Amino acid sequence: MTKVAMVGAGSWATALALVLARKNMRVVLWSRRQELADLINQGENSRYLPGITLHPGITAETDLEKVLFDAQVVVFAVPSHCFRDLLIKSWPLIRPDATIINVAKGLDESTLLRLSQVYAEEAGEAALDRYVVLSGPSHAEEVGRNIPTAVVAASRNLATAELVQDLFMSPNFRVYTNPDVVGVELGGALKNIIALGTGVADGLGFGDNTKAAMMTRGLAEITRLGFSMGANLLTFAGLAGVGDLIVTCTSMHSRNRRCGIEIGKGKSLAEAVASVQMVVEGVRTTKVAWQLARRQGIEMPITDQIYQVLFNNLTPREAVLNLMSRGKKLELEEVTGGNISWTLHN
Ligand SMILES: NC(=O)c1ccc[n+]([C@@H]2O[C@H](COP(=O)([O-])OP(=O)(O)OC[C@H]3O[C@@H](n4cnc5c(N)ncnc54)[C@H](O)[C@@H]3O)[C@@H](O)[C@H]2O)c1
Ligand SMILES: O=P(O)(O)OC[C@H](O)CO
Repeated sequence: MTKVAMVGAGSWATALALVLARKNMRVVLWSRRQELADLINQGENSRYLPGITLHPGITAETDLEKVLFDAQVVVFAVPSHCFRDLLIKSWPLIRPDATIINVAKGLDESTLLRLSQVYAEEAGEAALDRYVVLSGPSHAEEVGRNIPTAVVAASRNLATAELVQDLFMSPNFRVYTNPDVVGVELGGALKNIIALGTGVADGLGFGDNTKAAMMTRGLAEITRLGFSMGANLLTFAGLAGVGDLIVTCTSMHSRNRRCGIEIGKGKSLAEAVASVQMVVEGVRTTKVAWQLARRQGIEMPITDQIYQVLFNNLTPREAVLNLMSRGKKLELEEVTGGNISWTLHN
């Protein structure tokens, strides 16, 4: 029987454990706190995924060594800011042939690196052959309830991506493969910034037009940055791009969107984050993306305004005014960053 170790015991770790346990795999979750491990072992993660009865194939432990011992697959399901530390602690305890999956949607705040780059720094470049990023439109609350969902497994090694595809593929959890690790990582991380923004717009009482504009123009700037960093443009039209952007910007399950709504209604950043009670990845990601945009020489006006609201006391209404009063633009040129001849498009 395949043993899967989950480093993390939050909402996403628990939902993914359910997908695998429903396929008769043994899943052991690592939790920092004994109280959370106890809840999971009693059959419900009432702190992070309330109302869903867990499968008997799922157990939890606080001893990392026991969790990782002899696991053929290790899933890192913790917020991005603790990935490096937990990888360093886990690596000596992981089987040398284990497949490593990372499901975090964020970037490394201190180095601006993508998480696969952090992994390569700590585990070695060769270990990227057994590393997969699992991403796409997938709220834990819905996966936990076995609602049809489609995601993407990205790896530089097709065989490893296919192994993870086979591992998770089930009647209500469909997995596509994609070789574009850069695009899948950036799509998953950067959409959280736009979800904060659409949340702010909702909190201000704006309508569907505003949300659609922000999502579309948000995707344009995500694509621009991603392309400049080596991503495939098509990835942003896929599950890890527009798919995840849609689900995060429109759902009340989204922690990023809910945080944005509270900011739009007038709460401070600290108050809004505290009200969500789970990780709000987009806050740190906004800081990283703001710096990446400068480094890459890419215009990211929405990210810039959200950054000013989160960290420089700009009011949400001023941010909207700033965005709406930018200079006139040609839409296609805004996406490609190049010169587009008008006549070519008539
Ligand atoms: N929840 C979802 O629907 C969902 C879906 C796809 C991807 N993700 C991504 O998965 C990652 C994890 O999110 P989540 O939703 O499970 O978060 P969560 O807030 O539900 O749980 C986070 C878990 O990490 C633990 N944790 C927090 N800080 C820690 C630290 N310093 N050291 C060790 N453990 C720590 C918490 O105790 C908790 O068990 C995030 O990057 C998120 O973007 C989440
Ligand atoms: O709750 P959020 O905002 O972290 O979003 C969860 C997932 O990333 C949606 O795919």
